Amino acid sequence: MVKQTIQIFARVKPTVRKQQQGIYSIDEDEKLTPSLEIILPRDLADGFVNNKRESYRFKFQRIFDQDAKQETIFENIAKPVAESVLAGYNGTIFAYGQTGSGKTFTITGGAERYSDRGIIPRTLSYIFEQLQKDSSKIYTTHISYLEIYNECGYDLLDPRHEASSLEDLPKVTVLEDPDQNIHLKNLSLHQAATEEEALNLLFLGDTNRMIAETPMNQASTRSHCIFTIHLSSKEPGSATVRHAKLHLVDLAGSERVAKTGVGGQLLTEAKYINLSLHYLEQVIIALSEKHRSHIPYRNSMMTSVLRDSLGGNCMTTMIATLSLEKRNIDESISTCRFAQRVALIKNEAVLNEEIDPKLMIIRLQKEIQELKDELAIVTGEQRTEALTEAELLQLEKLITSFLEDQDPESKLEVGTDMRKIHHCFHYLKKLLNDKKIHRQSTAPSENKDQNCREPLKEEEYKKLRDILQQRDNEINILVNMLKKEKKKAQDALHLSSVDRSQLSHGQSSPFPPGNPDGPKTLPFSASTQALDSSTSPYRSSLLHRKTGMREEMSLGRQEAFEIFKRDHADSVTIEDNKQILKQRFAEAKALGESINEARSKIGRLKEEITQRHVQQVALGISENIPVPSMPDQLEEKLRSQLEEEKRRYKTMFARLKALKVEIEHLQLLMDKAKVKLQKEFEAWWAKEATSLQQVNSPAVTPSNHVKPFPQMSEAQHERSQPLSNKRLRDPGK
Ligand SMILES: Nc1ncnc2c1ncn2[C@@H]1O[C@H](COP(=O)(O)OP(=O)(O)OP(=O)(O)O)[C@@H](O)[C@H]1O
Repeated sequence: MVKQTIQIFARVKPTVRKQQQGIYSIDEDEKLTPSLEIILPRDLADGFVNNKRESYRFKFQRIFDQDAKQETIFENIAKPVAESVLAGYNGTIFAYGQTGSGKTFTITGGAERYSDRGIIPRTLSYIFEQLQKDSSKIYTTHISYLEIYNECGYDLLDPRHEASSLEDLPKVTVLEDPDQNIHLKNLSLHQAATEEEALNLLFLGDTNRMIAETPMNQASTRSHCIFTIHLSSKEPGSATVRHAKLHLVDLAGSERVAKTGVGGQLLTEAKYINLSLHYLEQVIIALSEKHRSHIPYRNSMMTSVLRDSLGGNCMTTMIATLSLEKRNIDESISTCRFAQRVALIKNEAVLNEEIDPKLMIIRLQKEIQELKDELAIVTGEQRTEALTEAELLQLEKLITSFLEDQDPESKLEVGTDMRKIHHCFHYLKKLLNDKKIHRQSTAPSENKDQNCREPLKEEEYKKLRDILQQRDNEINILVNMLKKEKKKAQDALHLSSVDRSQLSHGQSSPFPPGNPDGPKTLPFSASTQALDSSTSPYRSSLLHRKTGMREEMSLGRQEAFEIFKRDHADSVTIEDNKQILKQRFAEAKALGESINEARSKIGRLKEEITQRHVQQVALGISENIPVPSMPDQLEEKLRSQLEEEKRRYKTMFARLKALKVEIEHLQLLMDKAKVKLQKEFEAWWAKEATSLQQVNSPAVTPSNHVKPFPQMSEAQHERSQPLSNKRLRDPGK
């Protein structure tokens, strides 16, 4: 609760300086309360000319002289009240003064300049600015605008009326409930979510106020206008709502009837104006007297409406508007006196909190439910009746908002009722399944696979890791095996290179350079070269093309291939053929050498025969004897040797030809065997690789898994018999 007297401020309207000279002075000593001194000119005191100078001093919270800007007025008078309203207290600012003293200018403002905006638009702007800044509460703002004329209330915000006279507007009446709360019937409340909306309402009300002019005087307002901002605030989730009202009141002119100089209808109006203000004064006098129990609020509509603002639950501020000219001295003094009485009124502002009945019902229902649930747990009794449609719907709403809540710590609170807990789980399961089905039907196949694999990932990963470990072991074992075998293979390689070098020697010697009878060509040179695949690029590439073997096989794979070859069922046949080939090569080599010798011998014999014949001819010429028609014995002998040598040569040559065919055939068989071997090796390698890649293959231990090569077959045993017992065979068959 905030106890406070009504704050009073004075504002002097700017007028021609000359008219105000010597009439008033403002004392604004910072230590003392500011005071306004109104000096009564000698010629006017009590309406009589006298020589006694009289002055009246009035204290105010603050006095704003003629040059005070609208902004200064707002900052010092309206802003603190607006802050109280934002905090949840009621507030009222009312302007009191004679006609033309600047009440409307102060409360609403002038229309000429933007800077002339008065308290209402500036307060609206400030309040909405503050509401935007504060996100801790939910605020609701409503506006009402009431005009009271001749004790009748009119709703200035009725949008259906284009009022031509005040009577066209809906009439507002005051109702009082048994708790003495005032209700204004027919006064519309308009929600304003933004400053702009609120300003539009102000504009609408002012337009209606302007159009529905009172008949007495177009230039002055003879009615009271109350612009009210209704502000409600609530913390999210709370059932407690705060209500605060801010009345911004532009009272009618306070001049006395006697001075208006009007009669008839206008006199009636003037009386009413004064009567209304008279009742206001009565209320204020009553409130300022300590022991008065009855306050005559009900005497006028205006005091009824402003009941809270005057001595009640409100922080109230009065602005006394003064037009300090000589002719207005009396009215100014009257206004100041009124203000002094108002300053005595104590108000007690309290926070207007109430529990929203709807929210309260919901809260109580929840509490009852929780208590029922707790009771069920304590007694061990669970409710068995089916949940109602409404309960199911509410649960599903709860689940939806829980799932949508971005806060990771949000809770799904359904109480302890097992029926509800079960329903929540079922509903969540259904949502999950629906989502899965939706994903499967919409996701691309690749993603689908990924999604399927997703839940298995962990388990799968572990399996793969185990298999990888096993494969590592296998590879290690294989590498060791290969290392051991490598030596053997190198030995074999060395042996075969020796054979090759022997063969390459045979290139030049075993085969004759040509038929001694024919042109001196080397008929088998190309073929003999072709016998050594290692030196023949053609054969090598041919072989690679046939086998599909890549020129550059990795070392490990080469080693594996060597072992594969060695343990293959056909390896004996290949080895046998290799040995036969070696023999044939050796035979061909020896034969070649013999053929070479025979060829040389034939050449020598031919030479000797020729020489012998030449000698015989030369001897006959020198001895003048005729050349013998028959060769002599030596020549005969030489010729016989030559023929023999030729026969031997032919035989050897024929054998060499046969050997060549045999060797070519052998090599063909070996090529075929190698192709077959290579293919089988590739197939085996691929199979091994596949088995390594198979993630779901059963765990394989090195001991039962490492059977890399086929076992030796019976045929292999048969073929591994000594070479002499064997015939050449085609391993490809
Ligand atoms: N402080 C001020 N600065 C400039 N102009 C002012 C000021 N106060 C009042 N006026 C001007 O004086 C004229 C009368 O002022 P206003 O209408 O506000 O008086 P009022 O007290 O509301 O009169 P009524 O009781 O007839 O409504 C207006 O034209 C207004 O613009």
